[in-house]
This record gives sequence, structure tokens and C-alpha cells, in this order.
Amino acid sequence: MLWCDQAMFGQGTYELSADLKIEAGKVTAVIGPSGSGKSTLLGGIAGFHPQHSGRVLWKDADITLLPPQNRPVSMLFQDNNLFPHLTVMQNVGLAVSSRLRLTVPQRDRVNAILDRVGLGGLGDRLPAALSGGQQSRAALARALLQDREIMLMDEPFSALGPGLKAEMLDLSVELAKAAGRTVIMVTHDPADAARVADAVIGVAPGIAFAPAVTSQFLRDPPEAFKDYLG
Ligand SMILES: Nc1ncnc2c1ncn2[C@@H]1O[C@H](COP(=O)(O)OP(=O)(O)OP(=O)(O)O)[C@@H](O)[C@H]1O
Repeated sequence: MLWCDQAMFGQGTYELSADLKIEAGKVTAVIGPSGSGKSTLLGGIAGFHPQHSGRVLWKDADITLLPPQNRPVSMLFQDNNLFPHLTVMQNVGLAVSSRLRLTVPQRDRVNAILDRVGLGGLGDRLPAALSGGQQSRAALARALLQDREIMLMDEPFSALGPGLKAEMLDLSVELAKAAGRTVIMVTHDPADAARVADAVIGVAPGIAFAPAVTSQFLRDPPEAFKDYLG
């Protein structure tokens, strides 16, 4: 379980309170109006933003003071964060080694994950020679290969068309679940939550609410989200 224990996350002058528990091994969607603090919540869990008070615990271990690289967290961003001058193999390989010359076993691991995300044979390409969807697949491969227990997704597929977005969401959740990951994903689209999420965290300005079962949240949303969900 990931426990935000009376946590107060900051982003500049903005503060978001989160006092909630997220079940391990499940998919939890984070929904709320623009600017309410969804990215602040993910950034706080990842350790990117300062935490003003409270604690964050993962499986009973206090990770509040750990820097991002030491947290059990990988993150998928909207812009994919691929290095333009590195090949797909090198970009994905960064998950296992900071050296660009990978060992044979490391290359085998990268090739295996590239196959799984549908990029088999494209390891020598630069990101610019991939389509938007293929770039998303490369970023997904890197996040999966990082082998961290929690995968945070901050609308990584929002720039893709609706069909491709749904396909990538399904693929990410399928592979993350197969790897036993806990997925926490920001989305603006209730249909995404209905499609893949076990639970929903509603974020209203300044506060992230405890997760609710997805079907219940969408059928009868808390007052603060009725206008937003329409
Ligand atoms: N450096 C900063 N200083 C002050 N306020 C900030 C800073 N960065 C972000 N904010 C504010 O923090 C609030 C939460 O931002 P955040 O990006 O977490 O919202 P969000 O729900 O993810 O939004 P969106 O859906 O539009 O991506 C916003 O109101 C934003 O204006």
C-alpha cells in the first residue's frame, strides 16, 4: 500500500493536501479539473516537489526523505522525455545502465522489452524517426525496464489520437499488471478510468480525496466533481 499520511505537497506557492491510501497492485486513476493539483500529487509521490508536512510510506517503509531516484517509482510523462541524440536502444537502456555501451545481457533485456511494446527491430532508430505512438512505446519500455514497483503516468498519451490513446493505455496497464506494478495515472477522461482503473482519486483545488471504487465514483461522484464530470 502507498500511504500519503497527512501529506502536504508543494509546487511553488501551491499546496495540495493528501491523506489517503492507494492499494498495491491496482490501477488508480487521478481525476479532477485543470489546475486542481493532479500533477502535484504525482510529483509529490515521486519526490519531485517539496513536501511541507506529513509522510509518504510504501509498504510500511517511510520514503518521505528519499530523493526521486531512490524511490520505488518510475514515471511516464506527456513529452516522453526521450533524449533526441540517443537511439531507442540507448534511451531504453538507460533504465538498466547509465553507460551507453550495454553488455550483451543488457541488450537482450532491452530487445525483449522492445518486442513486448511492439518496437522489435527499431532499436537503432533515433526518436525523431519514430511516430508519436512509437515514441510513447519507447518511453513505456523504459519505464517498465526500470523495474520499480510503482508506475506513475501523467497523461503520457494525451497527444495521441483517441484510438491510439486507448490502445496505449490498454498496453501500458496490461504490461504493468503483468509485472505486478501499482499504477497511478492522471487522466482528464472519465472513460479512461472506466476502462482500466480499479479506483479513482478525485482532486479538487487544494485537496486529493481518498480513492473510491471507479464505478461508484463515476455513477455518483462526490459533490466537488459533479460539474466537472457533467
Ligand atoms: N511554480 C509554481 N508556482 C505557483 N503555482 C504553481 C506552480 N506550478 C504550478 N502551480 C499551480 O499549481 C496548481 C496545480 O498544478 P498541477 O499541474 O498539479 O494541476 P493539474 O491538476 O495537474 O492541472 P492540468 O490538468 O491542467 O495538468 C495550478 O493551479 C498551478 O497554477
